[in-house]
Amino acid sequence: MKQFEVNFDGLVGPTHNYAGLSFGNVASQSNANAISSPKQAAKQGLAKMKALSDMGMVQGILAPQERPDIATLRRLGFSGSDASVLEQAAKQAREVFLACCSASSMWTANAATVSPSADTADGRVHFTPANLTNKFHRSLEPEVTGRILKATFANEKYFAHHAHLPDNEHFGDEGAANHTRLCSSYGHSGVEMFVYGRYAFDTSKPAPRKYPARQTLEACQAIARLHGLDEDSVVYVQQNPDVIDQGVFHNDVIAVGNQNVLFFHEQAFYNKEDALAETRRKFGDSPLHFIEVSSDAVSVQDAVKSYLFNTQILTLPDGNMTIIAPTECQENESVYRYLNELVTLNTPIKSVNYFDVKQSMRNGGGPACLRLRVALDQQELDAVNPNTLINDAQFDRLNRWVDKHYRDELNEADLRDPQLLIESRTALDELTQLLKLGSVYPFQQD
Ligand SMILES: NCCC[C@H](NC(=O)CCC(=O)O)C(=O)O
Repeated sequence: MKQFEVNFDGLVGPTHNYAGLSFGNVASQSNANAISSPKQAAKQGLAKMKALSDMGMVQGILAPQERPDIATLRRLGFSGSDASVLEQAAKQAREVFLACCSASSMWTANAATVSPSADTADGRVHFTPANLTNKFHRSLEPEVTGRILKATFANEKYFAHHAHLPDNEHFGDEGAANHTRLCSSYGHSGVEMFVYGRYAFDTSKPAPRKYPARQTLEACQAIARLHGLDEDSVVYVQQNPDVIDQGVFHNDVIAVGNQNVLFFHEQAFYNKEDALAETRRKFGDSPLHFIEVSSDAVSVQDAVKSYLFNTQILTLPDGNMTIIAPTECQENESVYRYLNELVTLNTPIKSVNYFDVKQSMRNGGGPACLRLRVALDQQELDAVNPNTLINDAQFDRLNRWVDKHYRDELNEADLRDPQLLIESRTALDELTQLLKLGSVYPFQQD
């Protein structure tokens, strides 16, 4: 049976803005209060999706969330009309208000962890939404993310949906941004690599000192249990605490894998030799390529600036791999030099394609952050809600939808505008019809 790896990209929501909400994420912090363009952001994302679909990839889309999040603001004690909830929150609790306006669900690498059917005990594709407990604005996402995933992957025969892990830092979980699956082909059982930043219950273990480690080992273990993974096919690897302190807030800022390729920076992992040896042993006899980038070739700082590792590695229909990189990688001298050399080496990666996703990059989200990978066989693909898959017609409809509803510019004052809330809800209501998702948003359930 044919096998696919489908990328489900997050559609950027109408309130995309720069609020400096992510301590430890250098781009988010340094662009706080910059003026954003939701329209441009959504279009940059759609253009990447269309380009991948034109390369012969199956490309999906995940709907954004309802923001401003009035339901959360009410839960926190703001009351009256929706407009008055917004106004009071903006006046009395600016940080809370900004967190409730974030379009951060666009980074669907953090939507969930996904285990393909070839790896799971019951032969279904398993999804666990990430609880994202480390950042308040992101912790608002998992419930609606779960609903959107259920509406996208609706058939219980093929898809199993779990609740997100307990909402507590002990089980801090950031989803696929800290999870890579290595395999010889998408349909064969693979090795699932879980990367954690710290231990929840043992404070004697190494941990970063400056910036938070968002993911715990205990969260990774819980996901592996929920998904029914075989321990012989799972590796738990600790992220190097020193690189977290240099701005590597997720593993996908310093490592990325696809099929039998793991592409990573020399300093990515703590106890690297053991981790790689265990991965090789569990992977078995077929060829496995470790492409390790030395600090001499590319510094951690340049990796963080350019997002060299927040790239997508795709297997094209002709069997060759290509890298989908942000244009920041072209603009960084050492990274550009490295990528030009990489395609001449004897690895499966033969080309690089650059994309302008600057609106997302300014908040610390590169091409890899913008997508959730779901490996599917033909029957499973046929069971996916077809309206969430990109083809020329759906691409045109979504572009027109963005043109109709999105603003060209947003600043903090605009977020207080009750009209933006109305625009956002009107847009999302129409989107749920375009994608045939049903009523997934709180405002649709009142
Ligand atoms: N995988 C990429 C995630 C980027 C995301 N940025 C943000 O939420 C920034 C939002 C702001 O600062 O407005 C984060 O840090 O989780």
